[in-house]
Amino acid sequence: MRNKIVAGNWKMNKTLEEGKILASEVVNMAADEAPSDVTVIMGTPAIHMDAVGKLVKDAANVAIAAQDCSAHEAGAYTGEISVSQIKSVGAKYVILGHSERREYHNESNELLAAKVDTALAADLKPIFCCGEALETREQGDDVAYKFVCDQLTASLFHLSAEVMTNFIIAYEPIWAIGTGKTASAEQAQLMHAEIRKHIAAKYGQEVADSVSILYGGSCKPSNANEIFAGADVDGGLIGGASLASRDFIDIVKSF
Ligand SMILES: O=C(CO)COP(=O)(O)O
Repeated sequence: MRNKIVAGNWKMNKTLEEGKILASEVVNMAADEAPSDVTVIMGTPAIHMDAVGKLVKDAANVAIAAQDCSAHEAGAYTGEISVSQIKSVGAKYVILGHSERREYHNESNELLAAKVDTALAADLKPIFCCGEALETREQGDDVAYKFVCDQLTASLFHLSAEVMTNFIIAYEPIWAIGTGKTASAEQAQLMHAEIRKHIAAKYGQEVADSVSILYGGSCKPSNANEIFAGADVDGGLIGGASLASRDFIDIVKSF
């Protein structure tokens, strides 16, 4: 059975003090309310990870993620953060390939393949993001499916079947991020099914069935239940709604 995951991506929000309050609330609420089969992840700003890592250390079902990592292991890379630094503050996951990193930091499929390898070598689990822009979607659903599958081929398909087993992918249509415009539950499910089919064609059905595919893009308590009902939707990557503990935990409870 696949892992169910709800991950928050705080992006560049919250001061350290605000972040610690939010994280404490999430840990407490998750202990009382989160279904036991859902992994809750908080993708915090790098500067918060040490403090938030300590807050989640004893939580059975809450973990932290970095929002990016360097493709390099260590050395003279000013401003970059290495996988061993991320591991050293207790993070188990790293969000890679978010459309904002692709767009504003020119991250290519090739660079992301290198980051995936660096993360995996350090035993850090990638949450690998993919998704199409509005202009791609407007060219038709099949064009969007191909665009997303090509992103996955380019950055992930050098991996072995063993590594791909239980991998985590997040589908985030760019036109739905922070816009209030969600993909419909049907649009999300159709894309997730295409992604799984694409993985199955390369790695076989058993591996494809083990991959958790999360949806991200204006996911909130009022629509999470419908979106998560999709047979190939295994959770969410949540931006804005992960900044309020009540909303975030209500999404966690939406399976
Ligand atoms: O980009 C996202 C998560 O990584 C989605 O952001 P929103 O939930 O704010 O649309």
